[in-house]
Amino acid sequence: MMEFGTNGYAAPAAGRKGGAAYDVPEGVDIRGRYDAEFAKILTRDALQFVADLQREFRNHIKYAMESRKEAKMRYNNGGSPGFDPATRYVREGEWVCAPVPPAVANRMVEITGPTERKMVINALNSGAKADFEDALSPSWENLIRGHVNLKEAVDGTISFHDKARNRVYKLNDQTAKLFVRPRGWHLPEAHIFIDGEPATGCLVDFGLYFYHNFAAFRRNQGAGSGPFFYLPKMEHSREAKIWNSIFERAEKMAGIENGSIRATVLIETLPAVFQMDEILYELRDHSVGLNCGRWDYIFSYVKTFQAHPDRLIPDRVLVGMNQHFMRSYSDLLIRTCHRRGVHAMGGMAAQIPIRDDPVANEAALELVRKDKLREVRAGHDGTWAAHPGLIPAIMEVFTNNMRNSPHQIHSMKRDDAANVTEEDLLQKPVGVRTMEGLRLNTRVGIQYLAAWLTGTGSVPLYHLMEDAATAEISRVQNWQWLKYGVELDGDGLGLKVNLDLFGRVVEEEMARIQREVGQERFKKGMYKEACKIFTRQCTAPMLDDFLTLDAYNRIVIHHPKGLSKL
Ligand SMILES: CC(=O)SCCNC(=O)CCNC(=O)[C@H](O)C(C)(C)COP(=O)(O)OP(=O)(O)OC[C@H]1O[C@@H](n2cnc3c(N)ncnc32)[C@H](O)[C@@H]1OP(=O)(O)O
Ligand SMILES: O=CC(=O)O
Ligand SMILES: [Mg+2]
Repeated sequence: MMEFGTNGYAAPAAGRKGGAAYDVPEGVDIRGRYDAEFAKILTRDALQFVADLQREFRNHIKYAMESRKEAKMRYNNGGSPGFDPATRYVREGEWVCAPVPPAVANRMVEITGPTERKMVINALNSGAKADFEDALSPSWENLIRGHVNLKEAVDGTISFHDKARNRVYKLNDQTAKLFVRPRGWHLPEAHIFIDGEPATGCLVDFGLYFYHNFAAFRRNQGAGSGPFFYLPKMEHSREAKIWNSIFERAEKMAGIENGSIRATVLIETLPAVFQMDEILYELRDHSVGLNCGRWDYIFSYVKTFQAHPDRLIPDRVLVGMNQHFMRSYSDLLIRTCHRRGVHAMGGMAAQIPIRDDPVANEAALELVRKDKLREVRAGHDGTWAAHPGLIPAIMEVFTNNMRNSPHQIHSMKRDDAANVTEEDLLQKPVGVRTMEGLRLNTRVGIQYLAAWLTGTGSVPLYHLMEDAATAEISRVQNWQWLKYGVELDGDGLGLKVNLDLFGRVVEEEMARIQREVGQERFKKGMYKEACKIFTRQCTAPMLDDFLTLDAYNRIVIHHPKGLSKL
């Protein structure tokens, strides 16, 4: 494993010493392990397409990332995000997005999952979306194997033999429509260098998937349209404009008509909630809606207000859809989408089935049903499930409440939500803070990171789905509580969070993790490494932008090993 900082990537190698190598176009250097299977994805032409995207859009992306930094400085100097007066004409104008393609008119339940082989098959057999983002630890092996899996999935040939259970997995005759979620703009792909710089992660994800699958997708999956995407973590409509230009560029390369590619944007940062019309407007020929990425949204609330001690949040478990700022966000999202003629998708319920305890399982299912009932009654057109075991219950709630219609775009206009104000969207969440909240954040954050470092990006912990977004909440909440020395006012102990207390909590929670996972797994796992990264981030004087940026450096492996010394 080679370690380097985000600004300290080693210079690209001029060549490879012996062994097989990828056939790369001018200016492209592959530093990930060679594999004959991977070479079918990393073809010269596909890499040329990725390099073309990188060259055409890198300056736009750099500008957008600089603009994020400027906005962060404004918020850190006491400012807050809000509606932009300069784009009032977009918000007030009467325009609609291109009509929703019939292939994705009905999206009542979508399952999300990493691009791991068996899960891709299981997901496609039950309602699917494939994730290169927060459900996946973006190691070279996971990413490129994910592309191999998706290509076979779109071709319809994917299979998997589980030898231990002697079970063969294949696609059903009828499968779900596949949406692919590339990584966010901020993440590099450090195994592919273009013109001496690591490639932008999402351009690699999008470019390789699009190049290899657009034709088969339109034949097998999209009924003549597509491919379909989810776009994560945007903060401003200028970022949506870049995606729109990328889509146009890809359509031109493929010789398919403008508006073939369709994407749903996750509204999951606080600044983006003030840009929903503007984002849809930029993508109006390529949009199929917005989605409430509520876990990242909570993370973003803390991050945006990191310098505002008057906006500290309560225990993570208390920040749900009953909080005024969360309800306002969901209501405004529905109103905006329906006014513009596209889907308003609900969020992920974190509960998963509890196999060994029927009572607890029923209680978890009931929480999911309640959440989904709230969503469908509010006007959402569909929602996310984290696990196939939840789909029947969610489907039942949606079908029973959608009046035999595939969506509610025309029937639930939610004009009442036109009155949602900046104040509604920013209102501080209410509730108490407890020692158990601090402990749980720590226990979950460390275990999630340990899994991520060993190649797994979504895990079941304490009967909940945890992925990068939920782990981020744990991290930034600990950071916020430490930074401002908050009082834990919810358990009668009256303790103040400080370095001493946090140090003790980390020690005790590590001991608990060790007991829970067992000595052997603890030794083999990367718990100590995870603890180091998590603790550093929680106690850093300045909040790191992303947990996974720091951790990414630990999973980059360049080949041949020792290349960095060349
Ligand atoms: C905030 C956000 O970004 S949300 C979106 C990102 N997060 C996700 O996508 C999480 C997706 N979910 C998962 O990864 C998993 O469900 C977990 C990690 C939460 C739970 O995993 P496990 O405990 O291993 O699940 P469990 O053992 O109950 O799985 C039972 C079966 O369902 C399958 N399965 C579980 N979740 C999924 C899924 N999301 N997609 C496809 N198949 C799945 C398993 O492969 C397994 O199949 P098998 O019976 O053929 O072996
Ligand atoms: O991506 C989904 C979220 O909730 O975050
Ligand atoms: Mg998210």
